[in-house]
Amino acid sequence: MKFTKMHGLGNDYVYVNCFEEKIDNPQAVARFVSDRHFGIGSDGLIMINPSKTADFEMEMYNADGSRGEMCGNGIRCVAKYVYDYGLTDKTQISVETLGGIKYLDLTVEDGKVSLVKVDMGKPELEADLIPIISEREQVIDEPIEVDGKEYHMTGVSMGNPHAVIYVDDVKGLDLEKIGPKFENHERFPKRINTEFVHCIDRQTVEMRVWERGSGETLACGTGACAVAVSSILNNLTDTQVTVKLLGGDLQIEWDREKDRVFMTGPATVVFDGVIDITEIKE
Ligand SMILES: N[C@H](CCC[C@H](N)C(=O)O)C(=O)O
Repeated sequence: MKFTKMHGLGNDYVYVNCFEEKIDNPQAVARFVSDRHFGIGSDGLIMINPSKTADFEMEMYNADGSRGEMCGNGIRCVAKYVYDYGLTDKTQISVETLGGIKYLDLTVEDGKVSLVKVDMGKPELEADLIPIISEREQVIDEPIEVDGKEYHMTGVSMGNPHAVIYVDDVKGLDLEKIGPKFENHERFPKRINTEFVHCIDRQTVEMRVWERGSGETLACGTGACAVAVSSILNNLTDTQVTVKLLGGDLQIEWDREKDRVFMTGPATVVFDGVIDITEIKE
């Protein structure tokens, strides 16, 4: 199977052009290619498929083989792939995802995509739709206990579920310890992506993320959007936010009038390769 290794700010996936390749067991293939010792090494697998309702379809799997509804860093890389590898010559494209159809603007320099602006759509705040089990309709600054410690979370869905937690010291967090406790907490029926955030000023935040199905990643596009929406809702930032992640910065804007979130950031090709997946069982 031919693949292309790409990343968005270090959030790396194995991309497969399924106009040419066929994957019958994507969950097992995702687990295999994601293994950083016995496979290629990635945060998951992203398949680029034909679509009946958009220019392309993005089908995304986490490193544990679970399917994610949406992937912000991933969809920017899909845009770069389809333009740089000649599947389209358009600089405005649409991509079907389980989180709805997304619309992207591609910036091209010397014939290659260097930056992508994504209309990430409407953030969902209703607890039932994120989903988060709560007594309230929306989860804003709501207590949650993990490991005997009380945190305050704000729930946002960007097609996939997020819990945003504000802390004073992001760098010092033992994410390996508390990340899985949030991910698998009983209040999250579909598990959750958890972002830990420190606000630097009204235009800038720094964050780390423990992703559902992949663990800590260097960046999370949907997570950065959830953080910006949460920070605006909690009156901690203005509506345009620079989100500083371990892998770099994303520019996020929540247009409150349109109620749509816009994410702008880079996409990078690392290498092309071929791997035998015929022996993968499951
Ligand atoms: N890294 C992705 C998010 C993956 C989300 C996935 N972990 C899930 O929702 O299961 C991003 O850039 O938005």
